[in-house]
Amino acid sequence: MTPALQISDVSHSFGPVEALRNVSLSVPRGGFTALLGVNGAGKTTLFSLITRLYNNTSGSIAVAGYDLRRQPAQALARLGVVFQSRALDADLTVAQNLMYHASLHGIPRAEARGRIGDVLRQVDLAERAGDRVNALSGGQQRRAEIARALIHRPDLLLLDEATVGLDVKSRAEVLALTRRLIAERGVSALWATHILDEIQPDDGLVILHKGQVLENGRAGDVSGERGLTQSFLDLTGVAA
Ligand SMILES: Nc1ncnc2c1ncn2[C@@H]1O[C@H](COP(=O)(O)OP(=O)(O)OP(=O)(O)O)[C@@H](O)[C@H]1O
Repeated sequence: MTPALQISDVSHSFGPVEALRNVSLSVPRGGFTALLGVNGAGKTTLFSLITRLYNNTSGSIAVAGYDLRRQPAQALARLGVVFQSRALDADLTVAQNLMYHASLHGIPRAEARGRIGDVLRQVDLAERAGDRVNALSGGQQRRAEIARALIHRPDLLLLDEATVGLDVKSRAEVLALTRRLIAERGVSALWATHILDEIQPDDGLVILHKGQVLENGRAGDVSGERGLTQSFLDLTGVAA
């Protein structure tokens, strides 16, 4: 089956700073893949290229088989993104935000109403549809961001450090929700993180370090006998 995301030989520099060098990786359909790297590894730069925030001029990026340069509209339509920074308008209600994003995707209002009910139930926010975003807790806001990213029914969710700034309970809820969405909606997730505890042996794993992919495989196979923490330290040479 065509991978949810296929990246081949992508590089990106900011002037003299080489943020990504010859990055190749594959995210299979219907699974959870962690993009693991310390601060500055290049995770956000990679997401910015996949979402076309930055123009990619090297190698190739394909979302659900659609090449980002040749078929950008189709590729972007298959993609849902949860950014590090907030994408929702804090002064609007959750439902108003989702209606706005549905309209950006050209979804008719009547259909959007049904979809909003559906995604809010799935992220356990059905009761909060009429509340303003700034009345929600940090964890609820993250879940509303995920609902926004799902409204156009993408194949692949990109989540950039989705648990940053959340307390332990909310972190666990957002992670569990993402895993549940994969099981229930058949969506794939690329989960950028620097937190090793968020990764399970059966997850896909991409280790990005100083702009280069050091590993791309099943997490349990990458960690082997040494465990994930020791393997990560051995591979990257980062101090514990
Ligand atoms: N707009 C920019 N201008 C110049 N350099 C940049 C810019 N954005 C990122 N960089 C550099 O590119 C490298 C990769 O940064 P990037 O933000 O992609 O890493 P990251 O893994 O997402 O880190 P973090 O977890 O801190 O967000 C770093 O060396 C960073 O300083």
